[in-house]
Amino acid sequence: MTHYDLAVIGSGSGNTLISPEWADRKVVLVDGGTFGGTCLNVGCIPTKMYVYPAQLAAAAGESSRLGVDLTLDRVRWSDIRDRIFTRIDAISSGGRAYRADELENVTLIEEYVRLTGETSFETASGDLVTADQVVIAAGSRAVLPEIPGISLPQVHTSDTVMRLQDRPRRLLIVGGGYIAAEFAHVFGSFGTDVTIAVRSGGMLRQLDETVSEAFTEHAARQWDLRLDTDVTGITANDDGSVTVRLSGPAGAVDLEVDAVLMAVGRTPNTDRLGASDAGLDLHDDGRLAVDEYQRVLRDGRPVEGLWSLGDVSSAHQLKHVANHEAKIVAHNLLHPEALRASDHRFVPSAVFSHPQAASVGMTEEEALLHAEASGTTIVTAVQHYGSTAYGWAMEDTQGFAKIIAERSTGRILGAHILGHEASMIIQPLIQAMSFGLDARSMARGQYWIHPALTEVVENALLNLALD
Ligand SMILES: Cc1cc2nc3c(=O)[nH]c(=O)nc-3n(C[C@H](O)[C@H](O)[C@H](O)COP(=O)(O)OP(=O)(O)OC[C@H]3O[C@@H](n4cnc5c(N)ncnc54)[C@H](O)[C@@H]3O)c2cc1C
Ligand SMILES: NC(=O)c1ccc[n+]([C@@H]2O[C@H](COP(=O)([O-])OP(=O)(O)OC[C@H]3O[C@@H](n4cnc5c(N)ncnc54)[C@H](O)[C@@H]3O)[C@@H](O)[C@H]2O)c1
Repeated sequence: MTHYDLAVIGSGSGNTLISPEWADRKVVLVDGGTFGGTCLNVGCIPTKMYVYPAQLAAAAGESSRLGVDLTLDRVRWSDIRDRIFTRIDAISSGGRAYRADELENVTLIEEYVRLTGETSFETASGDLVTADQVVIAAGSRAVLPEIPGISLPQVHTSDTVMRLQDRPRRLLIVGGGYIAAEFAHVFGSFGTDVTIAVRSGGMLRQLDETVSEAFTEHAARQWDLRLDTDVTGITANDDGSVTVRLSGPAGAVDLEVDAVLMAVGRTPNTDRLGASDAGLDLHDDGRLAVDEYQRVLRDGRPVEGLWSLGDVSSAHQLKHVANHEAKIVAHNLLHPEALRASDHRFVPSAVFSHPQAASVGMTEEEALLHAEASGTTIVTAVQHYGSTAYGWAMEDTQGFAKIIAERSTGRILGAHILGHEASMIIQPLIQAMSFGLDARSMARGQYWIHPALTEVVENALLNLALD
């Protein structure tokens, strides 16, 4: 048995906790997977490194209506893949070497572990570790539904699809969320025939309904979108392809593809950690229950010396949320007398698809419930990119910004943008909501650069029918 001052389980966002303040204490960092976790190795970073070249490839199909005839000669999949992972793998191995070899006070255990108590765990090879303080930052993993054929090598998750030897000619994506939308854009723009099977009646259904409906329409124009459709089985064919049995509005249909990407959500890694056996409180979706200081709960009360952050305990499976929670835990570990609370009031997110979707705050549906509960009235404005000068320049026909505010105070409750660079255009609204700037002050109290695309936000704010 070895005892440490601090043990961190998970080298994703957990890795950032080992700051110089711990230099004179014994620390252990544990990770059974690839050093650096999801975002770096198989998540945000490589996906966006694919999305950018996908945007370039897509431009060829879109520019002729502006009078610029581009042709796409070729997409060199293996060159793109190798460029991305040469860069990423070096960052992962450099980070690993720093923790494993360069810091005398830090031990790196490269094994999966299971909790044996509140602040103790056992490694896969049987070593027992105890610590004064333990941080669980064990993330989440892709869900694989129990379907016949799910273990075939042609069936992928986001963990493996980016490293394929060759770009598939035909790809079925199962799911209608973030990962489905982003990979449909990547593979579709590169020339793959993309089919998407969505169990429900639309894509990105967790977003505001106006955005979800518009995105679903754009998706149906770009890809072979099958709504209200389940996958019931996958069988291998002699030529290396697979036949997928789909069950949808037209009954059972067989689809032949070269690869399948399962994108049906991610589950927190609490089961593999044995969190329930250790008596820790879990939400219905399997994530650890924590209080506002990121302390793990047992029977509703914080466990002394046990903390958690990121996907394993967060309602938001987003890297910027994991990073925020890591900063809170980093402070609280060192300042038990002055704990800081995490702030989940205005968590934004963006889907880097085609078009992009970005969102912060309440959907219209949530705002209506809020209005009913608080006795207030809400107002909504939808401003199309095509109504601004920059939108004319782009000949844009799809983009819009939707803003929801409280009528009497102008308090911005939610903002939802679909279209070119939505992930950037939304940032001033995130800032306004975070710092309590009301819609009227935000619209009138500053210059808006003309004719930048941000005028779509300015005009949406001005069009809110406030008191
Ligand atoms: C394809 C994809 C694209 C994404 N794109 C974005 C994006 O654009 N923007 C965004 O904000 N978010 C994005 N995300 C989500 C983001 O990647 C995650 O929210 C974030 O990485 C979670 O960080 P974490 O530190 O909680 O967990 P992780 O980074 O997953 O780290 C957890 C680590 O714990 C290790 N581990 C797990 N169990 C054990 C155990 N029992 N013992 C030892 N080690 C263990 C794992 O091996 C892993 O390395 C994306 C996710 C995916 C899959
Ligand atoms: N840009 C980003 O920030 C980004 C990008 C990718 C992933 N992520 C994070 O990763 C998480 C996981 O992404 P995701 O796309 O896998 O999940 P998701 O929750 O966004 O979407 C899952 C989809 O699968 C469907 N589904 C669920 N179970 C199913 C089943 N058994 N059969 C068929 N369909 C089923 C759901 O209805 C939904 O359409 C996201 O929630 C997000 O937090 C973020």
